[in-house]
Amino acid sequence: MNILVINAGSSSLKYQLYNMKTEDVLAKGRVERIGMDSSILTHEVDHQPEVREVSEILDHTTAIKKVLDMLTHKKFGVLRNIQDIQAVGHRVVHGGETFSRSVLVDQNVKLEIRKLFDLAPLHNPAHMMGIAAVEANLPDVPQAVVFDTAFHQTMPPSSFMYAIPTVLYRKHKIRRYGFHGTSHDYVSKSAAEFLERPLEELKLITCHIGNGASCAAILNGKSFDTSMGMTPLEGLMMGTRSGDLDPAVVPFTINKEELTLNEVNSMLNKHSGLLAISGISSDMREIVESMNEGNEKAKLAFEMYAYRIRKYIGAYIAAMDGVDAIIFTAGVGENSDALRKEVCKGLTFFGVRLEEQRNAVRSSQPRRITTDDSVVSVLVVPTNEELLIARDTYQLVLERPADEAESP
Ligand SMILES: Nc1ncnc2c1ncn2[C@@H]1O[C@H](COP(=O)(O)OP(=O)(O)O)[C@@H](O)[C@H]1O
Ligand SMILES: CC(=O)OP(=O)(O)O
Ligand SMILES: [Mg+2]
Repeated sequence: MNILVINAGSSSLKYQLYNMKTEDVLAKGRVERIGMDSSILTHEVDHQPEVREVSEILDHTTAIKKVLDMLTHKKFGVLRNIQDIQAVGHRVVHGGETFSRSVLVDQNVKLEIRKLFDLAPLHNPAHMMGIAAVEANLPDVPQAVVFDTAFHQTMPPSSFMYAIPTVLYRKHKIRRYGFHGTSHDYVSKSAAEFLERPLEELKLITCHIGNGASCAAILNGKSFDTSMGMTPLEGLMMGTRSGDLDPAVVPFTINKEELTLNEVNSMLNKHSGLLAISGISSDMREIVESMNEGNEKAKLAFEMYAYRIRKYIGAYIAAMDGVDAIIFTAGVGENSDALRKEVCKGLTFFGVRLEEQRNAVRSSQPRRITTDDSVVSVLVVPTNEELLIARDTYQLVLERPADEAESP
């Protein structure tokens, strides 16, 4: 079975085509600048150079059409025709309290995702456009949705409630949801396999440090707490997001700077984090480079970023009354040995002993970066959100009742 995995954003759409028999990625790519004057489609087939096509792609339906054209292209394609795609899996950022697992798309699921637009105004409407675009282009193909929030639905109320009037939870479902669940789920399972121990017996702290970043405390295989909140703004300092701050900063800034709520929201989401403190970039590679050249602002940004991760690790050790392993994953977590070293240097009290040479190794495999006698293991485990989406989609399609399978 071939499964197309889609991560639709408001102006972009990333895709990967899987052959589920082998779990090989047959092709992958992205469409950027949807709805703008010159959109770019970048397409990559295993070991082949990238194909870039610039044209006008006004909406998601056209974007999907272009992707399907590329997948069946005479020269760059990998499929004979689009009927060779048997299912589509979508990443959906917010599933609220409605979804604690992945589901097949039907009218009711679409309605529920729509109800959650308020909780994720930047993400969920874009995902719905992706679902509608697939319906328009592949009307007979079953679709599944895999939620970033689902894995965290096991958190107890003491982790997910905010200490504000409970009427706000009852009326508007204001609470911590947490995100990157697909990744926290995937790497915690991978880590247990690597450690050759049952996941149900482990206390793990997973640090998904990419463009967006979050930590999770995973107790006996279940999410117990996580740093992102009602939206992906809370918690760690990120590329362009502030992470935790005193909520009083918001009204104060609005008054002093005569800004609107929308402007402050945009400031906290798009103009804060590494970018704001360094004044250089939101990209950790550039921060480390500038820091090594002696740039003090880059150094401060780097130190703040690492310090926040270390504080969350400390908090989650207390939350779980111990930890067996700490896991780094995603773009920064997998690739920046400098960041991992900075985080771990404050964890010696807990028995973390980093092994510098192991930390410097580059590999796409899970690996240990602490000494053999370190009380707590620190691992680098590459994440693969798309593969988990493909696996969930595959499972759901296989489990479909026969009558539904005939007429999706
Ligand atoms: N070698 C590296 N060293 C440090 N940071 C890196 C390196 N490679 C990638 N990154 C960081 O990874 C980030 C992207 O992470 P990723 O998990 O791909 O994010 P997302 O999926 O949210 O776009 C980039 O912003 C970049 O800062
Ligand atoms: C939820 C979230 O922050 O996602 P991303 O890391 O893709 O921005
Ligand atoms: Mg990501």
